[in-house]
Amino acid sequence: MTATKGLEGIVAATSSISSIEDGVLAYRGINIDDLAEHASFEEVAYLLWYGALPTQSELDHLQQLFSEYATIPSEVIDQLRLYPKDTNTMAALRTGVSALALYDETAEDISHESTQDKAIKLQAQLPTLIAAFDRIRKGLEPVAPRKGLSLAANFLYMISGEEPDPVAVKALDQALVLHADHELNASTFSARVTVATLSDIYSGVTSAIGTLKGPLHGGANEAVMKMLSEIGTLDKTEDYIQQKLDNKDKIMGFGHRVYKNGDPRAKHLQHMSNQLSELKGNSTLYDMSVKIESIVTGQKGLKPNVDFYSASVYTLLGIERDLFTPIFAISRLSGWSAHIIEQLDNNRIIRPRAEYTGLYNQKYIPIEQR
Ligand SMILES: CC(=O)SCCNC(=O)CCNC(=O)[C@H](O)C(C)(C)COP(=O)(O)OP(=O)(O)OC[C@H]1O[C@@H](n2cnc3c(N)ncnc32)[C@H](O)[C@@H]1OP(=O)(O)O
Ligand SMILES: O=C([O-])CC(=O)C(=O)O
Repeated sequence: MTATKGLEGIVAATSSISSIEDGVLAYRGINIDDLAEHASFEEVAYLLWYGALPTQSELDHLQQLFSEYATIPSEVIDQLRLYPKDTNTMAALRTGVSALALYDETAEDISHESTQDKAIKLQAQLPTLIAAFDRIRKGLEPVAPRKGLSLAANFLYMISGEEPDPVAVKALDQALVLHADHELNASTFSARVTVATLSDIYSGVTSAIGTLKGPLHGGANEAVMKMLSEIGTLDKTEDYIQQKLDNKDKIMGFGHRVYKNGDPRAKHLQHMSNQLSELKGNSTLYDMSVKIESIVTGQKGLKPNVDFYSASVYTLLGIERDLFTPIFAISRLSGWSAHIIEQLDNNRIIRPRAEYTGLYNQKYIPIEQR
């Protein structure tokens, strides 16, 4: 038995949800470029869950369910008040989602219908949970979700308490579309491993949130913004990046396990970053990002991934850095839950082997002789 480090190139599941072939990403066979241009996040969630784009009445029904389900139990809000105000937002989200299960009497039901219903419920509740924690940690009261708003609009409304700017809503909605699913990425794999023991969707999503949190995966968008803030100005960019490269440090937001010729989502985020910079009349972050890309791609051949330009996009939308990865989670929940349903519908426990590299034939030594 020989292990493949990081499971590179190992095909570990069959799935009909999203594909990455020849550098092209498609959800249910529809190219991401098409979806990014035309679809709303609600349409994409429907597509991932049910396998086809919704008709207008199916979309209206889903939006109605999102509105109905968006409130979170008061017991969970009370718990959020007890979390340390400076705790990591992904840690708060991980605990909060786990807590939601305690107040859902259907939590243990892993049937297809109930899991699908809980996927919709969780999708509606996640923005409310994150926005509520964000406000509580700032000493503000949570803002209740408003019926009739899209998921992106509602999230922006609940964090600020103000009418969201249509430009910001459109940009966030497009970012949600772009992050919704990505084949067998680490967090989705984690969700599938968890439910493959016949555990429930809350457990699967809690595992996935813990996996997305790390800076080699979803946490990279926050790490990119930390780097941009550390650099500060365009004139300091080259020296900073060169020093990192000379030290053999990783440049966050670059490289990808699957895409070696570039992540097809990055160009959309770059375009958004450029447009928002022009709109705000401040192109510092965008110019720094373009400079970093030219150095890193020029010297290492590494291309930006989905996390690189999303950092400047979210900042230009006025969103704080430590909400970037939770926003990724809001979007990816649609993919996680589609994969959880697919796994449970055709389940076998996921249990690979390990190549043993330890000692053999060791004897037990009594404690007094060690
Ligand atoms: C939503 C997402 O999860 S997208 C990914 C987000 N993560 C990041 O942006 C973090 C930075 N990037 C990385 O750490 C990696 O590129 C990963 C985790 C995305 C992929 O990891 P792997 O598939 O194991 O990397 P891979 O084997 O292709 O790396 C090849 C070489 O490029 C180097 N490399 C890869 N990414 C980077 C980077 N961002 N900066 C500098 N060097 C890098 C590796 O160190 C390795 O060098 P070596 O051959 O001298 O050891
Ligand atoms: O697929 C991966 O390894 C990481 C990624 O880009 C994603 O999850 O969107």
